[in-house]
Amino acid sequence: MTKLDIRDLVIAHDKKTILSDITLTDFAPGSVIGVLGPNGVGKSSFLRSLAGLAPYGGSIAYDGDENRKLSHNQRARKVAYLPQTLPQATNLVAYEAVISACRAVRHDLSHQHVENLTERVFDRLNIRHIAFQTLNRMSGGQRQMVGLAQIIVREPDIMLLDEPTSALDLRWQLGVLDVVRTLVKDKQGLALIALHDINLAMRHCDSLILFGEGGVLSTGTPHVAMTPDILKRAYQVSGRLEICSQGSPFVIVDGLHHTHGD
Ligand SMILES: Nc1ncnc2c1ncn2[C@@H]1O[C@H](COP(=O)(O)OP(=O)(O)OP(=O)(O)O)[C@@H](O)[C@H]1O
Repeated sequence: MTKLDIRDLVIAHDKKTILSDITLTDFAPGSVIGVLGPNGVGKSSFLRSLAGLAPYGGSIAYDGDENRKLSHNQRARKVAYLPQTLPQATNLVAYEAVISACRAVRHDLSHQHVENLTERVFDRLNIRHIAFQTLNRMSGGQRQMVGLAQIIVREPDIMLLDEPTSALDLRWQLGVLDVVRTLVKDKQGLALIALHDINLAMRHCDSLILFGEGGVLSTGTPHVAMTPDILKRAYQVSGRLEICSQGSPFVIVDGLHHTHGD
């Protein structure tokens, strides 16, 4: 289990501040956290800073150690990041791609152990049927599943997933989020997942971080963090929060919110 503490975080590109004043310290172990907000607000930049791939001001600490001071290997043992882009369509077969991703980080494990973990992840994600297919002969969704397998096989405490379900149909979206949830619970780790599908996030995340222009608009359980007012402020849409027959909140969007003449 790794503890994450974010204090007074500032993220900027080319001297232009994108997000500032972000303090988030109560990440409950074992939880899946949805990172939401409109296009260009800074969700990817936020995850990239957490992954140690982009500079930041303020502090991001893993188990009390400042992220920017960790070596690549120290960080890679705790944290795994899945970028928004799909894995390259190379002529590697999926099995090799996943084994290499694990070996690159888990120098501590024997070849046999890495192979066992790899077998397990193909079963977990239900993708055994593409294990010996080359990436350049896969669909976008299949490549996205391989990208996820490359992360999950490393058994990180913290997963940073940037729109991991963008190329997946409904069944695979649910499958992926179920696997992530189970792993996070078993390890008492964390998953921070940038998502555009608000209802998918409301249904599958324990809590949300909702970014608006310049910073955090709201945080908390989906029930608390997402309100009609927040929808308006974050996305400029009018919408309602309803409760489904199984008791989960969901959003119905009625239309664009027009500020004039309201
Ligand atoms: N490498 C970069 N250099 C300069 N500006 C950048 C860079 N990466 C992102 N930006 C800018 O930072 C802002 C935030 O981008 P980011 O990709 O983090 O947003 P996002 O919330 O993930 O967007 P989306 O939902 O569209 O994926 C945008 O205005 C973008 O143009």
